[in-house]
Amino acid sequence: MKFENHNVFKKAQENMNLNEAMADENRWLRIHSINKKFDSFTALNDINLQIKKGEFLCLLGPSGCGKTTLLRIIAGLEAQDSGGVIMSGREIGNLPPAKRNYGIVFQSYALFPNLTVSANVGYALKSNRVEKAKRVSELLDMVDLNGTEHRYPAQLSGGQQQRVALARALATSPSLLLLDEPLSALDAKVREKVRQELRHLQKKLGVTTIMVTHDQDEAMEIADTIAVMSNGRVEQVGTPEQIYREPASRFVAEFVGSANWLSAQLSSDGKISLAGLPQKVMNEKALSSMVNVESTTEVTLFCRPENVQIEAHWQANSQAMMAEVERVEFHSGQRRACLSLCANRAIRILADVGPNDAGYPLLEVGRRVPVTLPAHSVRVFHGAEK
Ligand SMILES: Nc1ncnc2c1ncn2[C@@H]1O[C@H](COP(=O)(O)OP(=O)(O)OP(=O)(O)O)[C@@H](O)[C@H]1O
Repeated sequence: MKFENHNVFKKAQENMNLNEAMADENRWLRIHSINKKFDSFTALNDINLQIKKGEFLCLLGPSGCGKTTLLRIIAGLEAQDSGGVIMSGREIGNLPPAKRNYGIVFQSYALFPNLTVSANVGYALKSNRVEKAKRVSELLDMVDLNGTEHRYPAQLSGGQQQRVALARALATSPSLLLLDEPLSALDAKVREKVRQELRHLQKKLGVTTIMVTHDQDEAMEIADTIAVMSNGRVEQVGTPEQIYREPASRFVAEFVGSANWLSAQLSSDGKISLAGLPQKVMNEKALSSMVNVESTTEVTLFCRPENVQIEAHWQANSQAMMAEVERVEFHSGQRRACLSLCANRAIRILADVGPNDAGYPLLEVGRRVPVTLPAHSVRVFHGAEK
């Protein structure tokens, strides 16, 4: 009996250790309650984030929202007023930069112009000459820059210089890679290529990465997780798909992708109508806090153009609304139609329709078509459309 108890205890302990280890992996880097003011201006307001080991996190937001300040605080290049940074269970928020074990890449590359590519990449390596040369060659191989060892930064293209900066940041095999708008100085084509290479390399090395960007497409393509920031706060943390499909606030919905914003009414009994036509929404729970039992409330419906459905046929018992096609444009293999609701011509809806969708052949200017806003893709926000 005693022996059995011992085994049960041991098993429970093992499970507990496993759970703890998993919890630790899930919050390998913890940013807790970071606040930062520049004089009386609040640049960061109570920032809390958890980053998994090996995760690629993008800090996304408009200019001035505090992304770079947060990255610099994590790097120890700026001091927070309060709060801290815990890496793998250890508080590093007050350590000098050199003790924090990260590599960093800046927008401006920040290469030493008077040093060769090799010397730039090997700059932080403390090993002997032979080992250093071996490691530099390995790193240049990794970023596909073999053969450029003896060149100077000015003799390289922007994309190549940024790859040198990346190799230099990874030279000491840091646990954390910090990237401050590393691609924004590159032209569109090179940028896309380097973006894919960066993503590939990050996954291959499994290095936990935080990248600052104001480019939503870039964040969507490259990140495992996006933290959307606005005015020194984190508005939402989620996968690219969550951020896109289930924006937590109007700010997030507007910042990421294009959308329809439609003025609608919420009646005192909790029903939504658009131009008098009943609608269903995905975030129904939010309705209870918006209902005014004494009168109708103005609300705004949000729906992405690719979720708007053009039906092939009108069905009397459906939720479809009749709309007239006002304009059709051809866009990345799809048709983008601007539709005006027959029940209220001032309400216009954008619909992106692919060639395999039933409504595709119906999209001719002047034609009337049945349109549905599927409940699973419509979110309601408080207040009238601006
Ligand atoms: N050293 C400083 N002294 C005073 N104000 C600062 C300082 N550094 C940043 N700020 C201010 O803090 C705010 C946040 O700046 P930050 O550089 O973090 O924004 P950002 O989101 O990275 O913007 P961008 O994308 O334009 O770089 C800005 O309003 C900026 O002017």
